[in-house]
Amino acid sequence: MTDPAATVDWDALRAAAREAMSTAYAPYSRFPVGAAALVDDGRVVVGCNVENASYGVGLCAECSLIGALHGSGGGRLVAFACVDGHGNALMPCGRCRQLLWEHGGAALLVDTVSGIKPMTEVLPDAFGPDDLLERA
Ligand SMILES: O=c1ccn([C@H]2C[C@H](O)[C@@H](CO)O2)c(=O)[nH]1
Ligand SMILES: [Zn+2]
Repeated sequence: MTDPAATVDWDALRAAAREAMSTAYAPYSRFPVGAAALVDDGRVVVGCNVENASYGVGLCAECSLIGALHGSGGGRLVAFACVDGHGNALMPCGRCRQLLWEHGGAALLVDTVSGIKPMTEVLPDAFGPDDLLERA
């Protein structure tokens, strides 16, 4: 069987994340972040962190990426990459792992600091949409 990670152009995804990082608004942390994801219809959506003078309401790059996903037609995330200001892979924070789970689920592949991993390893035993279904 073909390895799903092998069909993804990870270099292109990382490049899109780096470009998105250059649009970050991070005057408070001075820690720009860019994110990019491949959608199941082949398009690529991106996001950057957008901070706020009220520090706690700043948005992670993943948040604006999810907004871009839905603003451009929705779909399921297939592959995800996130980079810091040096262009190096960055792990999504806990809240963003939950966001990614919602829109990509178990099969979403993530470019982590220790290789490409499925979301089941990035967010083990996740709570998700299925947990809201009625149980017998
Ligand atoms: O996965 C992450 C982790 C951090 N940040 C942002 C939030 C904040 O603006 C800055 C420093 O935490 O980095 C992201 O955008 N995504
Ligand atoms: Zn986050």
